[in-house]
Amino acid sequence: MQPLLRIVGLHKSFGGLRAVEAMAASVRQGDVLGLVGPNGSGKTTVLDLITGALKPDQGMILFGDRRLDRLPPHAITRLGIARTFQLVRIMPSLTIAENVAIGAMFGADPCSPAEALARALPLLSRVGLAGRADHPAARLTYIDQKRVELARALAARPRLLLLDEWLAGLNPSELVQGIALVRALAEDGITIVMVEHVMDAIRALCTRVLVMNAGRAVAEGTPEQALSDPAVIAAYLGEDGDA
Ligand SMILES: Nc1ncnc2c1ncn2[C@@H]1O[C@H](COP(=O)(O)OP(=O)(O)OP(=O)(O)O)[C@@H](O)[C@H]1O
Repeated sequence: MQPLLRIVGLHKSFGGLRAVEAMAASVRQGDVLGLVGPNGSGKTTVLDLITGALKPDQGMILFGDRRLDRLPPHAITRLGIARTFQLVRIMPSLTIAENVAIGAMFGADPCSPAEALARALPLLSRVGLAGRADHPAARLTYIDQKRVELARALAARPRLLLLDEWLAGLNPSELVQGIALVRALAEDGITIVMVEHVMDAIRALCTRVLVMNAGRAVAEGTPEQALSDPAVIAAYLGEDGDA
């Protein structure tokens, strides 16, 4: 079966810094792929390249048979790719529901503002914000802002959801709920790529794990295989991950 997402020979430098180098990856429909690796290893840059926020210096990103690396971000969203951000990006002057509605208006199945607000409501329940649709987004806690971002991404009706450390900073009971929520999204048929440092979540959720170090993919496999790979252990201990 053709992969849903295929990354081939991807390179991205910032000045002299090689943030992503010769990266290759395949994500199958139904995968929950964990993208892990030490700080600065290029994980967020890969998400930025998939979503069109950055353009690669070389390489190709295919979504089904569509080439993404030549498309602007809004066209990529329309194709069915949505994301959350490591540093949350909500619109503080809008209500919670309006923030989420924006995802519906500009997503894979665009609709009117009125319909978008109606679509937002069940998503607020899903992420744990039921009854708070009209609250100003500006006053939300950090965790609740993350919930808004996830609901906004889901409102875009993605086939591929990219989560950038969505579980980071949750307390233990929130983490249990967060893991259950991500699992439910996967069971609904959304393919997921998650950048995450919370290894319990990676083990609980991921069908596959891809480990990056210094811009390169250094290991791939089931969570058990990938996280026990000597190159991965070396990368996390700060040694030469290419060894
Ligand atoms: N816009 C940018 N301009 C210059 N350098 C950048 C830019 N974005 C990322 N970098 C650098 O590229 C490298 C990879 O960064 P990236 O954010 O992709 O890593 P990461 O694996 O997501 O890290 P973390 O786990 O800390 O979020 C880092 O050295 C980072 O400082």
